Amino acid sequence: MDYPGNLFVVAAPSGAGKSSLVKALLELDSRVQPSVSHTTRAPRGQEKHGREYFFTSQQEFDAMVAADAFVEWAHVHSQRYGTSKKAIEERMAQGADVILEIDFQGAIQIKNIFSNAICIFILPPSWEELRSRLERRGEDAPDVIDMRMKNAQAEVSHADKFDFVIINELFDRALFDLKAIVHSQRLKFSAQRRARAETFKALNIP
Ligand SMILES: Nc1ncnc2c1ncn2[C@@H]1O[C@H](COP(=O)(O)OP(=O)(O)OP(=O)(O)O)[C@@H](O)[C@H]1O
Ligand SMILES: Nc1nc2c(ncn2[C@@H]2O[C@H](COP(=O)(O)O)[C@@H](O)[C@H]2O)c(=O)[nH]1
Repeated sequence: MDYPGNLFVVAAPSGAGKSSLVKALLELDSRVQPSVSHTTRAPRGQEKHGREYFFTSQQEFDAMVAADAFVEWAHVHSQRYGTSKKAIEERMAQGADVILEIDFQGAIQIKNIFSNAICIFILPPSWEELRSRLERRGEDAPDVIDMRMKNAQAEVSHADKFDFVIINELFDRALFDLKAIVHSQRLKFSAQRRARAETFKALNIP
């Protein structure tokens, strides 16, 4: 599938800081739009339906799977999460750059469908810091934090499948790296699209 907009995928173990980095990027770069996923998990803290997620019952999620409404979905931390086709395709067709914050399983599915997707993995500087970020965030019960820490071990083993890896130790440094990746890849793909359009025209390819 080829759209005029770009697709960026950010994955990371829970607590590594991907939501914080993506939120900061969105404030700096109005050409990037977030995709809102569906999840079967309950809202936490101040989360709002339609803003952080579409909070969906198991039955609604099943119905969306049956209707082939997801571009990708996966079981993550004992819940289901998915990116709907609606969340990304219309916006990319209009030329927007769309950013997905999803887990590594979803990122691999996206790369198989959109080979031009730019996949970025965020790593924490250490396991101790990852746990302390989850604890300081204060949104998850201790057993949920333990499960997320355990799952993180398997998740980081997939970092080498990604186009870019960012270490989120100092937040501003990691944000600088994320911005640089988005800008450089956008320039690369727009130059490629221009060259292709010019060549198609020169060769009279419809
Ligand atoms: N570089 C950093 N240094 C210190 N704290 C950070 C840094 N980056 C993010 N944090 C903090 O770590 C916590 C986890 O960050 P965040 O919620 O962005 O993680 P996440 O990867 O999106 O997690 P999840 O997948 O569970 O949503 C937050 O409290 C955030 O403020
Ligand atoms: N495969 C997908 N993974 C997703 C999607 N939306 C979020 N996620 C990932 O789930 C975990 C947990 O998120 P949390 O908000 O409960 O902390 C995290 O790794 C997210 O990136 C999705 O649409 N598809």
